[in-house]
Amino acid sequence: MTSLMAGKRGLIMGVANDHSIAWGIAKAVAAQGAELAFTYQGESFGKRVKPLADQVGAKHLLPCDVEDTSSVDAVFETLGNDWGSLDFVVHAIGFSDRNELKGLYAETTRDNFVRTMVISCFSFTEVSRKAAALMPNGGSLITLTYAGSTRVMPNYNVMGVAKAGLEASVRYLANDYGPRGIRVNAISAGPVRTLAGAGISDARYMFSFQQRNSPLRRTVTHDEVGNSALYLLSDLSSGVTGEIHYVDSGYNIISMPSIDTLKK
Ligand SMILES: NC(=O)c1ccc[n+]([C@@H]2O[C@H](COP(=O)([O-])OP(=O)(O)OC[C@H]3O[C@@H](n4cnc5c(N)ncnc54)[C@H](O)[C@@H]3O)[C@@H](O)[C@H]2O)c1
Ligand SMILES: Cc1c(CN(C)C(=O)CCc2cnc3c(c2)CCC(=O)N3)oc2ccccc12
Repeated sequence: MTSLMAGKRGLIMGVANDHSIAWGIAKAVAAQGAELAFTYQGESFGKRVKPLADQVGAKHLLPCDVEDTSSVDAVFETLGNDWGSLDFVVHAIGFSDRNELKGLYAETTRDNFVRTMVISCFSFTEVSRKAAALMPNGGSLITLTYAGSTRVMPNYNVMGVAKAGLEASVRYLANDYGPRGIRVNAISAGPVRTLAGAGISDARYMFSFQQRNSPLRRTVTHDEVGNSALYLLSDLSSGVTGEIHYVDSGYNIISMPSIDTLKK
């Protein structure tokens, strides 16, 4: 087995269960020798994440709700005290009120707008700042975004605005931390059947549309996202920063679905 991640220590934020995109990433980097720490959002998730963390020999399993800055501080304090430094962080966190992930974007409430931006956008900036302080020898930070940031995906609504901000954050953070050898990138994943991915209206229609109209004529798996994350988290991408890397069966290049799919 090649060990692309031998000797590297990283934090994985956003594993809820074994369908999570973050879990696909954790499996990929653990298989290449990475030493992992996990955060989970609350005790209800903790019970599900524990067996997964054990499966990849995670050294730390820490609670973290990014709406609570002190819980984010506590995570990096623990890792700073115990590990001293970090080589990578995966931020796979996003949330909005599901009642606002349907209907008109224009009817988004101020409260949910702010909350969605804090959890789905600002939290990556805050985590990056705290991680950078533990990366004296450089490192790699990645977050997860979606094409709804730049092209309208019906019902994605305020999450699209948050992802647009997240993608701009990736560029500004890449500029801030590049001189210190810290790279910042995002993976823009196609739809994946996760807790967040499935818990929305018309999810099955959206999946079937992607399967019929993406160049690869299928949706992607969290393992495929994991493999691409391995590239961005390893030294193979040492010359890459500020990038949005699409892992979406190529759907983002399509303007009009091919005729043959329209005839079905
Ligand atoms: N599933 C998809 O189709 C898809 C596609 C592209 C991008 N994404 C993005 O991938 C990331 C991971 O989502 P997923 O699809 O794996 O679903 P998921 O539900 O498995 O993961 C979402 C995670 O966000 C965490 N989270 C939500 N609010 C939080 C908070 N306040 N504090 C800490 N953690 C919090 C949840 O605990 C969960 O672990 C999200 O950013 C999502 O927007 C998902
Ligand atoms: C794809 C796709 C997704 C998956 N994706 C890219 C995401 O980023 C997940 C976004 C999301 C954020 N918050 C919540 C939920 C999903 C459902 C459960 C909940 O309570 N809150 O979500 C959509 C919402 C509408 C339309 C398409 C999609």
